[in-house]
Amino acid sequence: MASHIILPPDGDDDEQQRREDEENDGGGSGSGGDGEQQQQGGGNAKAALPFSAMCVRISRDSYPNLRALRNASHASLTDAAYVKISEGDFGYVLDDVPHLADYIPDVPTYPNPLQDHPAYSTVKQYFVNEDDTVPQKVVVQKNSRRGVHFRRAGPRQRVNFESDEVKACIVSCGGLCPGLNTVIRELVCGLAHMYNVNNIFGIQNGYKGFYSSNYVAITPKTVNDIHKRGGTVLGTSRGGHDTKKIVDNIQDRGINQVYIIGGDGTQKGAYEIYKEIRKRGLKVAVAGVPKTIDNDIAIIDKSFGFDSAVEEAQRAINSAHVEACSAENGIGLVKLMGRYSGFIAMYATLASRDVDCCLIPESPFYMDGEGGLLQYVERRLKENKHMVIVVAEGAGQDIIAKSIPASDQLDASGNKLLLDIGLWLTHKIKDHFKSKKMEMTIKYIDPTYMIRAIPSNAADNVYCTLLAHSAIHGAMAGYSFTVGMVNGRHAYIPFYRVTSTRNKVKITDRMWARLLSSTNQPSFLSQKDIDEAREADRLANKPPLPSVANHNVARAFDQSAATSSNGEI
Ligand SMILES: Nc1ncnc2c1ncn2[C@@H]1O[C@H](COP(=O)(O)OP(=O)(O)O)[C@@H](O)[C@H]1O
Ligand SMILES: O=P(O)(O)OC[C@H]1O[C@](O)(COP(=O)(O)O)[C@@H](O)[C@@H]1O
Ligand SMILES: [Mg+2]
Repeated sequence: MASHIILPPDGDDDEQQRREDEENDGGGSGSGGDGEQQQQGGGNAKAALPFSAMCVRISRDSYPNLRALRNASHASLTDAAYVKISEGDFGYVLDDVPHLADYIPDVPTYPNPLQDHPAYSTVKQYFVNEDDTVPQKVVVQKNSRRGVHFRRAGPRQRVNFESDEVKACIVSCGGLCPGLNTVIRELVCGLAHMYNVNNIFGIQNGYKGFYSSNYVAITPKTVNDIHKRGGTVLGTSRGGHDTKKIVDNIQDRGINQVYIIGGDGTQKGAYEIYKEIRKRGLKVAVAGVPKTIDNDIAIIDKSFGFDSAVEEAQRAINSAHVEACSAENGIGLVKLMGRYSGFIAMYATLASRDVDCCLIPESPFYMDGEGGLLQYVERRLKENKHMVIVVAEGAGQDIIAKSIPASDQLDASGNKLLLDIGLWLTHKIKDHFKSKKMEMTIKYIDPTYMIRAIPSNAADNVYCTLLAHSAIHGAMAGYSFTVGMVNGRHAYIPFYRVTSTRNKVKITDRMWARLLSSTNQPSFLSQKDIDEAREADRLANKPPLPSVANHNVARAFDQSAATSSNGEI
């Protein structure tokens, strides 16, 4: 994807500096405590200013670099005037999200109705400082540069929508995940109770519902107890993303806030919708709430529902353990979700302590010969008389493909359909012991849909609530983004950052080492595998930056790319 850096047009240097000076005089920056209330310089006051003023403050020192960046990226203006990167002091880089004022020059601003809200108005420092940002990397050294930052989520002093002007819609797409209903509930209740918005519609059955079903009016009353149920009351689906038809419907129905709950595919779709909305110059904010049971969305710490799913997976692992322990040479094999990322399997294994071997897509393994899986299973049974194996659904696809011709079938969203690794392993292990004439029994448990069809647990419910609220605050303030927790703080992340890479378990990091040491399984890795994994980690974390000669910005991204994967401790 080509990218463009939004910068002040040529000749605006003096104007930029004048605004910087004004902001500094007004005390609009430099406070930054949690929940800091900022009386001056709210972002939406800026929204009424010309396009150039929407850029964050840029120090004089770094400005020449930004000019170079602009010139370098002019060649690729077509696909996005959507990437907004700006620099500050000491290697600070803001990877900002787009705002309505980027393409609607005179978009009006209004005082945030929360300031008159009986619950919130008493909260000291409720509004976030417009300059607050969240660092992508929190582990630093004495001489580190400040690195890449994202705009902090939260309520702004001024908003870009009046309450009775808002017509919001909510859609959920992709596979199920615990907490979907909680997010829907809190979006509806948050809009109604915090911002007095009463025009809220549900889109049924995913993206295709924008153009193939009626929109359903939803109110706090109709969603009151949905958080106690699994699934999504709106329905969901794969496929059916027709950008033009979707935006035609948004436009025709006068929708101006679109809340999109879904995984990596869904966020790609949200980005396409945003780009089309912007091309048409519509006053519509697009807020993505990342949903992924696989925890495969980049940048964010953890997806909602993940903890609930890991907790539920314990029940399957416990059953596998009971079955294994109760038989002579018993093996319990549990398959868990994880198409490309083995987080559920890894965390469920670490939590359980009963698992002897965990197989994930990121870590190659082999069956036969010295150091292979079958040899390990044999040894473990001889030592312990029972064994529990957890396998992520995406693991070992390359080895199955060698014995079963891969079908290359895709689901409606274009995701590759996987071969059943659990069933395949069951047969392989059985055959192996049969050939060795060794008595054993294997019980294969596939709780795939059971771990994602449950309601979210208490911690996930709170997380879902905060995500929904952050999404609402951002949309009301005119931003378009994917919301997420980054190093424990809520942030607005550009769509391009969450869709350009996938979060994966880093087998070269400490968490995977902890797992190996807890299960005592062999790593199955050759030096070549390790080298390839290191290189893949390096490349996967590199965002598709504009091919620019801006050394400072490139260094900041490189430095953040060296950050550990999400949830890494
Ligand atoms: N590259 C893409 N561009 C636009 N829409 C997409 C893209 N990939 C997936 N989608 C749409 O997003 C929705 C959900 O995608 P899917 O991959 O099934 O689930 P998830 O969002 O959970 O990853 C589907 O409606 C699909 O058509
Ligand atoms: O049978 P379905 O509905 O396609 O779901 C299976 C897939 O859903 C997932 O749980 C999550 O996928 P998404 O996050 O892309 O929806 C995968 O782990 C799994 O392969
Ligand atoms: Mg997905």
